[in-house]
Amino acid sequence: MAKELRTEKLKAWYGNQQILKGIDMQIESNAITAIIGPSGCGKSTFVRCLNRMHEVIDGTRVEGEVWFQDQNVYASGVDPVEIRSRIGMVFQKPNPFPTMSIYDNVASGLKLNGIRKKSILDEAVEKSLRMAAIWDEVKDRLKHSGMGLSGGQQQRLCIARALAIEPEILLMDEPASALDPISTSHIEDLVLELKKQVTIVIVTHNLHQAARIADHTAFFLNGEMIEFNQTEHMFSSPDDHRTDDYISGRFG
Ligand SMILES: Nc1ncnc2c1ncn2[C@@H]1O[C@H](COP(=O)(O)OP(=O)(O)OP(=O)(O)O)[C@@H](O)[C@H]1O
Repeated sequence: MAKELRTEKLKAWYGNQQILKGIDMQIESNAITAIIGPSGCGKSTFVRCLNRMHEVIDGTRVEGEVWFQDQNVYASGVDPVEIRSRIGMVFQKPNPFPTMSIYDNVASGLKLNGIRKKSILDEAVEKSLRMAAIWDEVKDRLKHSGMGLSGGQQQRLCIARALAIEPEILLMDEPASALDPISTSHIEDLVLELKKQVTIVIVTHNLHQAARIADHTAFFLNGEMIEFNQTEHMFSSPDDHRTDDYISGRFG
């Protein structure tokens, strides 16, 4: 299987507190990889290290390697801004740019990259909104504020915004945890559809969600990766007793 992203002995700190204790993981292309584990085990920190978002917080440190195809994203001379445009991110709480229209939210990244031609922007905005399965709901109000949308629509708008700059990988940090069950199911359908075009890494608290959508699942505990397996295998007969305890609700 093609490996898009690989971490080697990845360690991360906030100040003196070590959060990740040496994670080795291989993430397959055009697949969904879920990260599960109890609160505080380092799931968000891990995904934020993949696209160099961890370092935007003062006092943080990373050791080890993240290989994106044949490039170590932590090598000297690598531009973190370029990495973040190729490895996009969607956060837990929908965060449309509040002063911008729906259209401008999606076009913003392209405009930052210097694209000005209206026909190109129009096409990219429509394509991204379609990919995020929200085009039909917003096509008649593209000039309205994104803040007027429901939570689930806002999250799909944020996914469209992330997709507009055509990332190769999309990191999703609990993208549905602030949403109701119907919006959650829209997001899950969307993620399943998107994996044809983008490699997806998704952090989730929701074990059923991981079981429903992920091809592979990683179980984290106290900053270590206890198990990484095919999702079906992990949820039916996990190799490690700690995974078994977690997925059967004995802790966490
Ligand atoms: N900005 C920060 N400054 C200091 N410590 C932090 C910061 N963000 C997270 N931490 C600490 O790092 C540890 C791991 O946090 P992280 O958010 O990666 O865990 P998580 O598994 O994603 O948790 P959750 O499921 O609750 O979101 C926790 O102990 C948390 O308190």
